[in-house]
Amino acid sequence: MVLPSVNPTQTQAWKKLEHIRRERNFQLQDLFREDPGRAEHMHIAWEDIYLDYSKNLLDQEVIDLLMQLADEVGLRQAIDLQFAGEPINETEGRAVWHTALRNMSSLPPEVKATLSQIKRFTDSVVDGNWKGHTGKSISHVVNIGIGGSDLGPDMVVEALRYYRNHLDVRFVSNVDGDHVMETIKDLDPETTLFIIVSKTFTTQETLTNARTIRQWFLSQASEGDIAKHFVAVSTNLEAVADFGILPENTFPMWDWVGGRFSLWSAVGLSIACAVGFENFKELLMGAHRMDEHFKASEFKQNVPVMLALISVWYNNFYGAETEAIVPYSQYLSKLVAYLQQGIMESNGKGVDRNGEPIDYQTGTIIWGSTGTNAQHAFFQLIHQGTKLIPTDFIAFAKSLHGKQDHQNKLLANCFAQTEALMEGTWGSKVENNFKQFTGNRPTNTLLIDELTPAGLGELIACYEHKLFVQGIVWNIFSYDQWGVELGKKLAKGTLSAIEDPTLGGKNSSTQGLLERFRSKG
Ligand SMILES: O=P(O)(O)OC[C@H]1O[C@](O)(CO)[C@@H](O)[C@@H]1O
Repeated sequence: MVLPSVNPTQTQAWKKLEHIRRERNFQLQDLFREDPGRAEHMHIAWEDIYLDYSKNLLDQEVIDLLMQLADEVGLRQAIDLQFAGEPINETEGRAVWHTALRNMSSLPPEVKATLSQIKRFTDSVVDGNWKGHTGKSISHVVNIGIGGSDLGPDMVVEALRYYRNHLDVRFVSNVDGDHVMETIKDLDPETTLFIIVSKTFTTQETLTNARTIRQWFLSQASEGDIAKHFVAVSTNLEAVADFGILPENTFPMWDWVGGRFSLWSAVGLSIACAVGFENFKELLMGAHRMDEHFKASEFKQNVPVMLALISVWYNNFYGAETEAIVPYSQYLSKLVAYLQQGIMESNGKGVDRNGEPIDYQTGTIIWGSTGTNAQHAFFQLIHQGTKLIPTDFIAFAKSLHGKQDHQNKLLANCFAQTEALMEGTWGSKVENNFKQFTGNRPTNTLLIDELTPAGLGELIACYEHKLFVQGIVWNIFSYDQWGVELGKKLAKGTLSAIEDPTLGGKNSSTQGLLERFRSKG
């Protein structure tokens, strides 16, 4: 079964939405005055998540039409196909089944076996039973990977810092040798474990870094010691074996799990090391709860569907190019970088599911950082700049360290910002235009009870489903990433030109850069 292919601009709902956008000028201040109970019917309360979407430039008619749009493009059928493991990643002929990794009650046999392998391995590392080549326990773990083999685990390990054990878990991703050397310079090879994560085991950055680290390790140990200090996560078992890693220290991945959706698999080994297997399992179970919500709830009560369609409204009818995400928790300082890959690698496409160029907007540009820091950095532009920037505010009701006085201030800022963006100085006298805030700037607020492993799983899965819904609406394939291939290919030729001065650059610009680099590098 293939995904339905519908040009969204040809649907009834799209045409009506265009008409509304032309005819009406939504003013949030008025909408709240006309309907003081607006937030009472423009929110979704599901488990420990409360989504307030009342501060958006829309009314019930727009919501109804967005829901109709979802129906007209066949969203329900698309969800069913994804969860059934159908090969909806058509350009690569693969299923998109990361949801199967977290459905504990019916895990595919190979996933169940791998989860047990993850548990056995991480328990032994955390308990100190896994010994290095001189008989010492492991104190440091380094994840070597990039993109989906780095961003997810790195983000989660940071987000769950509160739940971490004694292990020092680090990440090295960039082929920048300084990044590698800074990461390992204070490490003791006797007590360090390296996890090489690469779905393909061909990625230049990861293999270069892994070889450099292997060399560093061998300067203080022997080949036979590698087995006790290097493990791998990959689909390419042959290349892993060639690297010298034993089959029993190799964790499988499957081609039906995309790199940017893989933290739920053995790619999350570093997470399970950092917070222990039980917390890793909680993360998976939280994500599964969100899967169930996404699959079963009617669209109007469905958190990811609502977020996705509201974002389509701004992207396609208001011409908003970007979307900010501002988590009010320092633990989530790496969330935006993670979501950038998830969302922009997935939906940065200009060809539809029939292979035809698209004449409407697709993937939004995602950016942001943590509040309140962001308030002192780029909020000026969101409040008074000329661009429309719909923003998601994410906050937690409880402080993990019991610093509720701080939490009160943190959340006061969060709520006040959404209010300021909505109200502006509307209706009040200001001295001059410099001090005027137009308001009418849209936001969503996701208020979550507490930052637990399960709550984090829910949040991540929520954004995964949001991007899926948007890909379905835009009639694109969200699960391939051909757009990263050309640069990779050219880099190989450019490296040859750098290493062999008899070879020239492809054009005068590259040639000039090569010459300057050769003379200074
Ligand atoms: O896990 P691998 O195969 O090393 O790939 C790493 C990353 O490279 C990409 O293929 C493209 O940059 C990502 O999708 C992926 O997460």
